[in-house]
Amino acid sequence: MIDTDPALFDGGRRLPLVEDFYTIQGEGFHAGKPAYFIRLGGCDVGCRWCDAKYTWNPRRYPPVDVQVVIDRALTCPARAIVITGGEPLLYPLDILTRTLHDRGLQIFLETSGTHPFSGRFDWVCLSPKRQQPPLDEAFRRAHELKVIVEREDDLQWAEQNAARVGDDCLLYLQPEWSVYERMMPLLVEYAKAHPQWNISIQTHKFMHIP
Ligand SMILES: C[S@@+](CC[C@H](N)C(=O)[O-])C[C@H]1O[C@@H](n2cnc3c(N)ncnc32)[C@H](O)[C@@H]1O
Ligand SMILES: Nc1nc2[nH]cc(C(=O)O)c2c(=O)[nH]1
Ligand code: SF4
Ligand SMILES: [Mg+2]
Repeated sequence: MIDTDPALFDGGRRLPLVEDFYTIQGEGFHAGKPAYFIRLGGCDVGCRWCDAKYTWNPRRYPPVDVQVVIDRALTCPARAIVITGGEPLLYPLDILTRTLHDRGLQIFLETSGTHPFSGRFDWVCLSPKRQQPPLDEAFRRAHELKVIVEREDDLQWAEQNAARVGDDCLLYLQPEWSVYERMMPLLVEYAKAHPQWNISIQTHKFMHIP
């Protein structure tokens, strides 16, 4: 269990920041868009292939004043902010997201959907995980469903999740990075046969950017 003691985060006035950086959104619908990333520490979902394992232990990332993070983001020319982690919904995100939104920025969320929502988002990317499936609320809130495919039977898992999102939610299959070469032909054939699905690849890894 992750310690999300409200006193520690003072209603979102402090957050366990791992890193913040300006890059290009590599994945999903907004791929290719310059965006300022805010990555929060702490996740208990435990994906074997997680490419952000260094974020899992929130004790490594003592809470920082949210205003410091906001001020840094506002010095950047980006028009979009991606809030990711770790699992960002572990924390109260109202102050962070509303302040940045009120300054005219688009706020995007990357989440496993395993915790209740807080905050105000212009775009929600839900990436469901078998071992800890999303809450109902996350399916309702998702603009984009991005299922990571590591093996062929993840396609069935993808369909189970697609059956739970709203009609307007975009559907993406994203190959797990270490099996990219092996999974890609299968994903391409699947999307061609089931054109409600789109392909997302982690383009930032090919661009060698964060
Ligand atoms: C590191 S997670 C952080 C946000 C949240 N915990 C989640 O899983 O959505 C960001 C995105 O990277 C994806 N991801 C993580 N490791 C990956 C890998 N090895 N290959 C492909 N996608 C990966 C996740 O599924 C998620 O969509
Ligand atoms: N460039 C870039 N795009 C991303 N899209 C989602 C990411 C994430 O880790 O949440 C990510 C990331 O880590 N880097
Ligand atoms: S839910 Fe996200 S951050 Fe957590 S282990 Fe899985 S991919 Fe990593
Ligand atoms: Mg990433």
